[in-house]
Amino acid sequence: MDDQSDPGPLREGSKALFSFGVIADIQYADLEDGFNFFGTRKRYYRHSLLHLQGAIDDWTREGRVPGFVLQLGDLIDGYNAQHQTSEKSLELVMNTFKMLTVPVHHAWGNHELYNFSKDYLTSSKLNTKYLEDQIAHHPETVPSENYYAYHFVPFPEFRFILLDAYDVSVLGLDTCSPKYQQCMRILKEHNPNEELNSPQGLSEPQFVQFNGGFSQEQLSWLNEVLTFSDTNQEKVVIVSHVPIYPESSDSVCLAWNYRDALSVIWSHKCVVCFFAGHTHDGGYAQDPFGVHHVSLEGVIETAPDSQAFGTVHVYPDKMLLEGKGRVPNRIMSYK
Ligand SMILES: Nc1ccn([C@@H]2O[C@H](COP(=O)(O)OP(=O)(O)OC[C@H](O)CO)[C@@H](O)[C@H]2O)c(=O)n1
Repeated sequence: MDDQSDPGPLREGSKALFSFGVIADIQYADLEDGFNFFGTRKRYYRHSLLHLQGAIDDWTREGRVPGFVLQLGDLIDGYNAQHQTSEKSLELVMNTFKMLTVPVHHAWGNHELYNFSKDYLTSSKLNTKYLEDQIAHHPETVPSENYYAYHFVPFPEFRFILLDAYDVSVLGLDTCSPKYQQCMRILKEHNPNEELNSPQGLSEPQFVQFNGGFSQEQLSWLNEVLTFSDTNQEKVVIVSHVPIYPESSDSVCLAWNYRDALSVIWSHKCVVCFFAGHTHDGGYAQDPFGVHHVSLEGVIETAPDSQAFGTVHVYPDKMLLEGKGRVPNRIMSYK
């Protein structure tokens, strides 16, 4: 991973146009601490809620309130499903978010789909599509109901696009549905392992069950929105639970068809930044087209004496990520 060294304290003379908060992989559960699959990283299931409260305390300080917050997915851990605590944990975490007076945009990750079906999520408080902005007289920029994605403009000429990285996935679907069968076929074509979460021996290790991808329908919609943004000299920030740029992520955590997403993005000049979660160690790289790919460090693997969230200050020529705890500061100039 092209992890640039922390530029140190961020100093900027002029006032930002606007700011927004970012946080990823809270994975709350009312459980004792545990470990990741390999036993190499501790997971702090209960403390993750206190980390969220700490972030919200920071985002509610006078003079520091961002315009909105991006929650990058995996809000509650999959273990809640096994303990029948999914609704209770979701309610607790969503009540914590209520301390914020600004909109929170929720991306959906694999842990949302361990706890809830896509149909349940669509009618839940985790569906923040009602916060979308529509572009008048451009029907091609209206997302379909077949995936969870939308775009919004928090400040003139800055468009944010939230993508559904589990649009093509075996998670959260009725196993009898044609879509499940089709996604399972794709997964098995790329992953012959009996354990479909295992990347062992794969030339494309991202083809595991805990990842997903983007349908052609969603990518065509993305292409239409980016075409509009190019024409109107907008800058675009894309948000997804799953990263798409190999240098910014563990190779096992990339979207199945990350190359397809990159080729759409690289055929436009408007995209400046791509925010993701999922790869809990975090990562960062700028791609050859100048797009900054930030994979945010996950709250769930953050020790109680640290933190993991950030506030992004947006300027006409750059974004400054002001990281807290494990999240490093970054200066991200536009190409
Ligand atoms: N090599 C692996 C890795 C994982 N699994 C199993 O897959 C499921 C999901 O893994 P988990 O680590 O819980 O997923 P997260 O979204 O929390 O984290 C993603 C990255 O790992 C973070 O860097 C789970 O059932 C694992 O046991 C597996 O079988 N083989």
